[in-house]
Amino acid sequence: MSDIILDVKHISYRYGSKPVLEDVSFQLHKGEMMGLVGPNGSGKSTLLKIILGAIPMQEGSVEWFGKPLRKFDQWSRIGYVSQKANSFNTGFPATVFEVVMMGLTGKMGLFRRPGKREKERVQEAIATVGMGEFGNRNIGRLSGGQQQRVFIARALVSDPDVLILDEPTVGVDAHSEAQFYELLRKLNEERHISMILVSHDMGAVSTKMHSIACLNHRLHFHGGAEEFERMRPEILLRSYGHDVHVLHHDH
Ligand SMILES: Nc1ncnc2c1ncn2[C@@H]1O[C@H](COP(=O)(O)OP(=O)(O)OP(=O)(O)O)[C@@H](O)[C@H]1O
Repeated sequence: MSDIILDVKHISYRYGSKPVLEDVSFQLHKGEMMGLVGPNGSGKSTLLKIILGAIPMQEGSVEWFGKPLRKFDQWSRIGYVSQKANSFNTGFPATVFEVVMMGLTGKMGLFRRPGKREKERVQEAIATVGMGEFGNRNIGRLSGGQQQRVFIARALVSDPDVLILDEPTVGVDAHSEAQFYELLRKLNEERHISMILVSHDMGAVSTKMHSIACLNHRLHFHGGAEEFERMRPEILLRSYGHDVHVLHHDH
């Protein structure tokens, strides 16, 4: 059996007459943690929307687990975590348990009441992200980093093979960010969950992810994280047009 989870081929996309993606191709393999980096407006969100089927494809093809997108229906195999840190205010009327339970509604149907097994799965997902004591806490009363872990739990509850994380550490403090990457590493090592993580933070992704895709309308680099780190000045020059982000540390 092939170990290709996601196969993206020759995707081009334009909003009206404005080209946003040009001939983007890459594959995600089982167990791979891929960082998707690129400047503002480079097309990262558009690419995610296409591969998640949220906007119709114009050119190219996407296959999930060997199935073309239009025939693919096993969406519970894919967990999506959007950029939501600090998005709930203190008055938001849902507990951690209820928010994580929402991750099962796709599987259960909206109106069925959760049974014992489903409740156990929710508890287990909450425990996996280290939030076991907070099940009854109002989500709005948690820190940004804690909320982010709850969103991971919501994505994990349907037992996905792959997680797609859109700028997950925006607005969380350095300590929570370190804990967050540690959680991703654990999920990858212990459950073999593959990941695509969209981030502006090249330093973090190049040390935490296995591979890097560098997008600026086109894919300017896709390869191993070590190679990315070695070639970073050259890749940035190629993809950003100038190397403003390059810092040299001699120590
Ligand atoms: N619905 C839309 N209609 C028209 N143009 C759009 C639409 N959505 C995005 N764009 C434009 O397409 C380009 C790519 O946007 P996209 O959100 O995919 O980039 P991004 O890399 O995710 O950016 P950021 O890092 O700022 O979130 C931008 O110039 C954006 O203004």
